[in-house]
Amino acid sequence: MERLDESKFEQRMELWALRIPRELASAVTRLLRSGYLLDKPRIKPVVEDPESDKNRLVVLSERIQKPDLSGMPHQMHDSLKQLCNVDVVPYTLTLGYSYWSAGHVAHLNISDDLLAYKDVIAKVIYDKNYPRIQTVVNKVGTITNEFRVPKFEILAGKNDMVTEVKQYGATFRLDYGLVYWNSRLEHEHIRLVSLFKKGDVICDMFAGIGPFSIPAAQKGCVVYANDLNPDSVHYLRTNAKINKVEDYIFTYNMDARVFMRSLMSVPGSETKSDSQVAAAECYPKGGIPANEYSSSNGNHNDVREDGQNSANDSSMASTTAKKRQQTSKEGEFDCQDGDASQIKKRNNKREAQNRLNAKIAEPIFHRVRDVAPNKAMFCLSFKLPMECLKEDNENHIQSVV
Ligand SMILES: C[S@@+](CC[C@H](N)C(=O)[O-])C[C@H]1O[C@@H](n2cnc3c(N)ncnc32)[C@H](O)[C@@H]1O
Repeated sequence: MERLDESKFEQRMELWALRIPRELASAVTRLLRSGYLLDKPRIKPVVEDPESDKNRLVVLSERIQKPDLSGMPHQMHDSLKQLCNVDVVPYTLTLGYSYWSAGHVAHLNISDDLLAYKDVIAKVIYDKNYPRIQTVVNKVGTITNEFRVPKFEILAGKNDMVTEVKQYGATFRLDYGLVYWNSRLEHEHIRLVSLFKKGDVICDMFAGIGPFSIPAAQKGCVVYANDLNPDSVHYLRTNAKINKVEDYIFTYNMDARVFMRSLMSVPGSETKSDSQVAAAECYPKGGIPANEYSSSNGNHNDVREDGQNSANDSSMASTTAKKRQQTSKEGEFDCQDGDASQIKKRNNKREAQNRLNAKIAEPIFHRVRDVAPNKAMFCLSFKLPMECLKEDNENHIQSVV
């Protein structure tokens, strides 16, 4: 029988910590509490200093990326300097096998040879981890829907998949059975958000429940966040409220192509402080395509390509699914070895160039993670070339986004 390699679940986080006299620990944590202190379930942000028991290490949140604390508001930095001598040291946090779960839900992918024991496995996990784990689910089949939501069977505990998780100092509420969520993308969420600066305008076409958009808004970016899944958009809005960043996020429930076309047709559109502002108010007259609708739940900024008011409409889903089959699947590509990976990179860059009908300069290719033994997830970053914004290229842009 194959043995479980627990090290495969490990995730190392390279963080920064403040080395402070131990008697100042409460004052410093109070000061940093508004999002700059490490905030992870079951992980203490104040730890012993291996070098001296007179000191403590106060671990900072992932949003502090540099030892000069440049990601921290000036006022907070000044108050810190008044409290103590600011000594910033690197701190590695390893989250191991036992750490991973989404809130109270333990998500299993039981392989075929163990399916006969699934109820026993689930019961042991449930009994040993209750009350932290209250629902044990198993993924059934492969994901075929475009919302990227797996089907689950509940093996133990209550039939409740609504839960809360923490990432990047933000809280995310979600229904595991209705929306896409992958705790193991945390590193990628953090990596990308760390590249954003306050005041940047971020356009998140496939936002899900907001793991990029919410932290970006917390950083002071203005975010246009869209997803085709109405349940994801519901939780995106809920999470904007929970994290008090509604004023920085405009949410949309559209096909990404329509979303991009709408945004790009209104280059000077002004941001409003209310993310629930009607689309008609957000866009100057004539700027929004004729497909705008006002949904029954009052979320007027939901716009659909076909003018219907349900994003679950099957005709819409199948059209998009067909289009998507022509391109890569959510950035996941089969990859056998290093050479194959290089070829895939080149091919995918070429594919993006063909579809944009413009040359991509300075692409950055980055391997996000291995999704399965022969499947890796990549991220290709590039600046949108000016040529692709020209009118005769409009059709190409539509098919890329
Ligand atoms: C792999 S998930 C990523 C979500 C999020 N960025 C995250 O990291 O959790 C892809 C998301 O794209 C959405 N999606 C799929 N097709 C779409 C389309 N045509 N337009 C807009 N969103 C779409 C899905 O509903 C899903 O939430």
